[in-house]
Amino acid sequence: MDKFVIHGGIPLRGKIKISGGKNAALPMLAASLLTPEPIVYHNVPQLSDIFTIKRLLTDLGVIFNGDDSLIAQAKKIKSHCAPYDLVRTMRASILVLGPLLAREGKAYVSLPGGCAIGPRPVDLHLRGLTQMGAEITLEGGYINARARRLKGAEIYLDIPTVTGTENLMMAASLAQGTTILKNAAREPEVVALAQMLKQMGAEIEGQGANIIKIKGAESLKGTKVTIIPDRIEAGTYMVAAGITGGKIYIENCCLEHLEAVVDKLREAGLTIEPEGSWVKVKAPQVIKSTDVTTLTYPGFPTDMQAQFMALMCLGNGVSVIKENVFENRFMHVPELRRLGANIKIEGASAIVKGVPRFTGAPVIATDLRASASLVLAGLAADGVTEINRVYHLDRGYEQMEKKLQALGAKIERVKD
Ligand SMILES: CC(=O)N[C@H]1[C@@H](OP(=O)(O)OP(=O)(O)OC[C@H]2O[C@@H](n3ccc(=O)[nH]c3=O)[C@H](O)[C@@H]2O)O[C@H](CO)[C@@H](O)[C@@H]1O
Ligand SMILES: C=C(OP(=O)(O)O)C(=O)O
Repeated sequence: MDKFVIHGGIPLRGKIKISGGKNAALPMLAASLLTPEPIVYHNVPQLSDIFTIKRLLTDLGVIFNGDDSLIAQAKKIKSHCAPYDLVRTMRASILVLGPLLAREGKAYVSLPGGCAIGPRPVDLHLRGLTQMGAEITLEGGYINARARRLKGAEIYLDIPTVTGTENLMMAASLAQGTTILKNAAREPEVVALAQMLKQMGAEIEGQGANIIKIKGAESLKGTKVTIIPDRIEAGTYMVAAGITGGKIYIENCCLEHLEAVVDKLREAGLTIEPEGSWVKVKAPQVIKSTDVTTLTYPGFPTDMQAQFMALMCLGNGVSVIKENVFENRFMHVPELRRLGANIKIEGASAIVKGVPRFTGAPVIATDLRASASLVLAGLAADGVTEINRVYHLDRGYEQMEKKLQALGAKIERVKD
């Protein structure tokens, strides 16, 4: 397993380009199952999660050509099974359920199961599909779903689940009649998928609001799409500038998608300003301790909580960070403590008392954003930090060490 070795304490300076979003690309690639016609994708990030979904989709019958510009075509579906081996490495594999069921009337998809950040059930995906007429049974750890043709339905989501909204939007795009999703997710990635499905021939209204109306089509056609920038990657590099006392320029960054994050980083003292097509990010003299609560979009994203916590560890006072979206998303805390942080957990809140500095140490993390927070702490730390299990980072950060090296960081990938 590869690791990162970081010699910390260097203020980052220079320019960085943000990649296409992982969470935007995954559902948009799954949507290739909905049509026999080709789909052209631009700005596809080269991440292990993308390689995993391409592998899964290839097994299902999609033929791919290209890398960051990619053509996908599912002329014929040749399998209906998403096996446990792939689903367990990437929960987003559940995104093939809606499209397969809508196009083929059957799908056999491994249940994703829990993961490091919480139990993460998919009951709302299944309930929505059942309301659209699917018969679903759970057998040996698999979701066995059947339907003649899915029918439009009025579906209330107890929680505005992101992949649940995406799965149901894709299914509804090929269903007979109109589906109304109430309490739908409003994330920019949901809006991007809705836009793509509209280009393919579905009639969709309300994306970006909490009621989405989808009128299904008899068949969908091919289209061309560009994957929107990864807002979490952009937010992570903003923190990298702030935590190291640096100044960087970010390209391909959509500030509109980052309002809550930018707001909180400004409250913490960072300067964040658009400059032409770039965004300038400058560290403050003093990092101000700031409270934050994670929420669904447009609230502060849970996927930025760990990184923001790393910054708050060096704040000038006490910050309370409340995690509202996932039940168990504080795995970075014991590892940040190993680097010298002063953090106490009380239920869903972390009370972070600022310390003057981190000190390098070997650390390990069990999920993507926890690992990112350790990289950030390591960049700011005195001495050497070793981040183990870099494969978590490779799921969601394209060429992280190369991008950081270009900003002057001393970070190396060491192959084991
Ligand atoms: C590939 C992708 O886009 N992943 C993102 C997506 O994950 P994902 O779509 O899995 O997250 P959800 O929005 O579904 O989860 C939100 C909450 O709802 C709960 N829930 C969800 C579905 C369900 O059927 N039942 C249920 O109880 C979950 O356990 C969690 O507590 O949104 C999360 C929340 O912004 C992000 O952290 C992930 O990066
Ligand atoms: C939790 C995340 O991803 P996933 O839903 O793919 O596990 C994430 O991107 O932080």
